[in-house]
Amino acid sequence: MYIAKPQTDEYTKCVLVTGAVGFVGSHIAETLLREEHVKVVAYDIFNSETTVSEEKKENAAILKETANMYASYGASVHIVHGDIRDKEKLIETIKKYDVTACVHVGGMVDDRRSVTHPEEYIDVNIRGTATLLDALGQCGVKMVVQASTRSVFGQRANNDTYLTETAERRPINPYGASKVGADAMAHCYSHLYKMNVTLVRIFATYGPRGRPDMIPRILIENIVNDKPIRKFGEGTATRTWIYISDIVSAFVCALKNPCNGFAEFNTGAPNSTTLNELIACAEKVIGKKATIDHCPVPPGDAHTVGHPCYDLIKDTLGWEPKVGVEEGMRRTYNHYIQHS
Ligand SMILES: O=C(O)[C@H]1O[C@H](OP(=O)(O)OP(=O)(O)OC[C@H]2O[C@@H](n3ccc(=O)[nH]c3=O)[C@H](O)[C@@H]2O)[C@H](O)[C@@H](O)[C@H]1O
Repeated sequence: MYIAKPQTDEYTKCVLVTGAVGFVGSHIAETLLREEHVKVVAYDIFNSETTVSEEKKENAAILKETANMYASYGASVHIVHGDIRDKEKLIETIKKYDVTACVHVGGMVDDRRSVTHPEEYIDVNIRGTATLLDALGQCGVKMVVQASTRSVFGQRANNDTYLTETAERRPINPYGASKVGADAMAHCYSHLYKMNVTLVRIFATYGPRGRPDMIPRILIENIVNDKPIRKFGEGTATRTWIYISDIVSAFVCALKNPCNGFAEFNTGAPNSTTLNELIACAEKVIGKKATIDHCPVPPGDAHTVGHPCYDLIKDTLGWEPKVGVEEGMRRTYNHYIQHS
């Protein structure tokens, strides 16, 4: 059961962020520097298959600039090139910087790609997570917030289903299955080392610096540049898109409110959006029609995914999403225009 301890900065003196130059990780690290003024150790492998390595370098530069801007308040960043499967490097890093907490968002992503590369997902997401948590535990770190995903639930026949934290896990691709394993490791190591480990489960997030394989970014870049959109299926697949700043606030809130032992929270938007609705939304925000290339649905792609029930995080930490899809797509488009 979740019992929040009082808000504390005891654990947030030095936060190790895994995947810190990826999409979600870079936003969390940037917010920790800008708003919490802490020391961030940005740990990342830098050469993931599912993002552009140039963009990772740019994200690292953003973290350095932000740390410089808030240095007088105590913010600092140390960029470390490292793999979460490398226990020696992890232990060396944790000791060197005197890490007090970890936000673990690093790992392999992309549901569809995982179907053709299952071994990478199992190795990084399950073995890597176990290696990281074991290293943290051995070094006496007591506070971890770890990313989970709606992909652990797979899909549901009825889109009206509300998925609570205890909903049945029915992954439909190796990515989702590997994250069920990573979630289980979180519980296991919270028990073994008496660490406070909170899972924050993300239901499809998007925003500036978003991943190139995900549809919100594809829509914006391809419509602007007159490139066709590969639309999988009829466009009736649903997602509850949640804007990145809402996800970041869930992670920061969980970090500042340590659980006693293990906790997990579903986070997400209240309304689901079909692929056709998201395409229409992008067209409205950009003011231009998309060119559609109709494609079959790839294996492992979820259709109706239900809704997250986020009552638990709302009731215990007071977290709620604030940014609707149209506003979020507008902000993402504006950022793209300003930076391209
Ligand atoms: O929440 C997560 O944990 C996961 O979110 C994301 O998965 P999904 O929710 O499936 O988002 P996304 O890929 O944008 O596809 C959305 C819709 O667009 C359709 N889609 C997608 C791409 C494309 O080129 N064409 C297309 O029609 C597609 O058919 C689908 O209907 C991450 O990929 C995953 O790594 C993980 O982070």
